[in-house]
Amino acid sequence: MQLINEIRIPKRKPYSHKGDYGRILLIGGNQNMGGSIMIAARACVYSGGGLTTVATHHSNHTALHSRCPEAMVSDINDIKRLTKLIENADCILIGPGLGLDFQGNNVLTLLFQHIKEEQSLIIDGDAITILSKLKHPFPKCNVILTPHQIEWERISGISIDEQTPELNRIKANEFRAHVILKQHETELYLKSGDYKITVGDPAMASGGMGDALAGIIASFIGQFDTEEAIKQAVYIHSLIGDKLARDMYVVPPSAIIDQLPYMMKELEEDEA
Ligand SMILES: NC(=O)C1=CN([C@@H]2O[C@H](COP(=O)(O)OP(=O)(O)OC[C@H]3O[C@@H](n4cnc5c(N)ncnc54)[C@H](O)[C@@H]3O)[C@@H](O)[C@H]2O)[C@@H](O)CC1
Ligand SMILES: Nc1ncnc2c1ncn2[C@@H]1O[C@H](COP(=O)(O)OP(=O)(O)O)[C@@H](O)[C@H]1O
Ligand SMILES: [Mg+2]
Repeated sequence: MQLINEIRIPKRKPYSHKGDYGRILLIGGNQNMGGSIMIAARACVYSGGGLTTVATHHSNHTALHSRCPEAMVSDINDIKRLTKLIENADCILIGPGLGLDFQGNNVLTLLFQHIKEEQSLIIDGDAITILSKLKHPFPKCNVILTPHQIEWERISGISIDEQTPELNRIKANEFRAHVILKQHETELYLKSGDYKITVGDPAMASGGMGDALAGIIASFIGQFDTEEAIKQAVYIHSLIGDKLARDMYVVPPSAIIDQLPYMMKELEEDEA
């Protein structure tokens, strides 16, 4: 397992525009868990995503506009519009607060029918749990799975105490996906190899922390090369968590999100 113990963020080129930094679609947030997709949306915007659109239950639209006016909103049940959004996105995140009911299943199936080979798809939260039951084969695109250990147990069939690097690697290859196995010292099973981080603090163990990470990964994939993007996102998310945990007993996901632009500036490379 290679350690990731530093990352750099590329300096932006002067003659660039928001389209250069990714058209990102976030799908999730049923009527009970709208907060999760709002956390992902703020994380996406505050980590530099170019254009962020959120497909979520209509009951979340007003709250999302007030919490994250930078994100555009669509009704998760407006199939026609959602299909268009799926076709036009560079990177799609599905899962945070999606719910496990027919709505979640229908949206996941629609997404799998329309996503194209050149697009990137991050599968998180309830979308992982639904897939564990549906046993749908993954679409032929750039798939990134972001399970915590229980979600990984569900979809891989490997119980938590058996989740060794060897067995995890076999499963990641079988899925032909990048796998981010979230825990204390998160592990990354990428196409180029196996990595882990040694930053991160138990003060991060609170609901919404993974939703925030999913939003950062989506925005970074919209901006940078996939494997670098994943390493940078996982590392910066926990680096900020570590830093804030020096003064905070618990680090709310929103506190991490607010620090993203500053930490990215601190880690910015010199040359443009
Ligand atoms: N504000 C919101 O709307 C939130 C919505 N959430 C959504 O809730 C849905 C279910 O996700 P959950 O992860 O809560 O529930 P899961 O049904 O996946 O189960 C996770 C539960 O298992 C327990 N557990 C035991 N060992 C664990 C380990 N090693 N790692 C993680 N959990 C472990 C925890 O108590 C946790 O509540 C997801 O779609 C998620 O995005 C959560 O992110 C929490 C915040
Ligand atoms: N003890 C810990 N030390 C460091 N990071 C942790 C710890 N516990 C949880 N985390 C981090 O918090 C996040 C939890 O993800 P997840 O369970 O999906 O959260 P949620 O679904 O509630 O948003 C992961 O990024 C994980 O690495
Ligand atoms: Mg989660």
